[in-house]
Amino acid sequence: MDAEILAWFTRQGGTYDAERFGLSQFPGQGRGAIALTDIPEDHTLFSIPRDLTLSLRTSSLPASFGLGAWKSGGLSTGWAGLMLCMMWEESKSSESKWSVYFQSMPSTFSTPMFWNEQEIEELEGTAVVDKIGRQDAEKDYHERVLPALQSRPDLFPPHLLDVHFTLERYHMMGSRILSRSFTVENWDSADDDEEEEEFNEMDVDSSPSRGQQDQNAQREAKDGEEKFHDEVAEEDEDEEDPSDVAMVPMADILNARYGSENAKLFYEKHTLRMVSTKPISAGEQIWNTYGDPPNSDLLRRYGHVDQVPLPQGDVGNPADIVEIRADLVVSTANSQADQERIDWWLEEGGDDTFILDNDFDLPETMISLIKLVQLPSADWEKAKQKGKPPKPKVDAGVLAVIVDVLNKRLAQYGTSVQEDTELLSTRTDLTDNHKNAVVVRLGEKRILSIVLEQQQQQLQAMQSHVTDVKRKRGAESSTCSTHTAKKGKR
Ligand SMILES: C[S@@+](CC[C@H](N)C(=O)[O-])C[C@H]1O[C@@H](n2cnc3c(N)ncnc32)[C@H](O)[C@@H]1O
Repeated sequence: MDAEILAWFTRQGGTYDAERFGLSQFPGQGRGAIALTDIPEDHTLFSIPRDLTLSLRTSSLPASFGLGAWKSGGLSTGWAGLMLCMMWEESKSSESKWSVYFQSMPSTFSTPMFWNEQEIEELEGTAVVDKIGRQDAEKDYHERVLPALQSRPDLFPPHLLDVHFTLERYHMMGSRILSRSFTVENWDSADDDEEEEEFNEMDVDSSPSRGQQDQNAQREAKDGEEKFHDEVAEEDEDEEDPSDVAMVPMADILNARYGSENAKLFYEKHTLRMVSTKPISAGEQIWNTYGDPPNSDLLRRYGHVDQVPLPQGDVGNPADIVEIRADLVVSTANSQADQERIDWWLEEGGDDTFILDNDFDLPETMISLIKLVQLPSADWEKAKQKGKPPKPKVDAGVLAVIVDVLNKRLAQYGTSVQEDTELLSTRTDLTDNHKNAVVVRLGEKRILSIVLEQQQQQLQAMQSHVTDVKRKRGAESSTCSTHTAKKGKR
């Protein structure tokens, strides 16, 4: 397949440095890219014509379907439209210019979307469980895709429906987008003077940066076709423009690992260019970046986890995080917390989830919320009037709540740190899915345990300081009363 995909890529106008850039299989990672000889920094590995990317802008389906019907059928928001385009392009076999590309892509995935119930139970307590999104995808398929398929037998011949347009294939396309797509914005004519612009990493799941959003807002359609596609995707500046989500052949062959990036995609007016960002030695893997997400996100989107040496010893993903829901914090801080304060907190833009990461610092907003739900009524009225939540000042009372929250959060996992560490070191028979689930939950629990230990120590120090002060005061007052007594005696 490697030779076929490279030959197809060249036929379609792509170019690559055949002397230096090659494809290879990497154990546990599938296909990837390899340096055939030493590659200097800033060297172009390959170039992809923009029209070889596959998106709502380049597939002819939206135009054939008609703008009005595309929009009224709900295909202009989210990924449903692109997933339908991909199923349609693949159904056209060799009539689609991407047919060889489709053949080269995986059709099975190790993401939790395809795990059985027992496997998903292994993820209990992690940030993955609530984000798998299978039900939402199936709702989209039934409400948006099926009606479209049924409305246009000329585009979707009935005898092909059970082959290329099934729910199963819809999930497959969704997983291909999740693990392989890039955000490819239209070329802005204002950028014409610039030689090149760095292209954001492969990461369609996160919102575009503020700068990108501003660019989107300023962007004007340049010709009729682009205008059509800009209209096809419903404009909402806060949301990713579905027309920007693109499959990028060749660029999506690069694997990624935390902190290993040595190549990056740059975009230009007519092409996207993969360029080395460091010297790469012959035989080394050529790595892109997926934005160094935590293992929970890596597993959910890409189906693998990163394990590199951690500063505190052992291996794991330095980008791991733990999510703590605000409702756990509120119920721990004050089980009688009044709803008005919580509504106010959320209306003022307060977080509904707090994040702990490998800095092990407590989020100040979490401290502020604890104080808010414990404020005496008069102070709450003042805070409301000022429109300011309480200052995130830690005292022994707050620390005791935090310790309680962390203990409760740890108890949400089905296993302990010790049990997971033992599982990974002693059980050689774990399936890949089971092992990945253990790595994700262990990474989260390690952060929680470290933060818990730090907070417990701080609480103890504060409590013993208070005891010391009290003892000192007690000693002083007893000296004082002896003195007084003595005085009185006189
Ligand atoms: C963009 S594709 C890269 C090409 C892919 N390896 C292939 O065979 O087509 C992303 C997928 O590659 C695999 N992958 C990438 N980096 C990996 C890594 N560090 N460890 C394990 N698998 C990895 C995962 O399956 C991921 O979903």
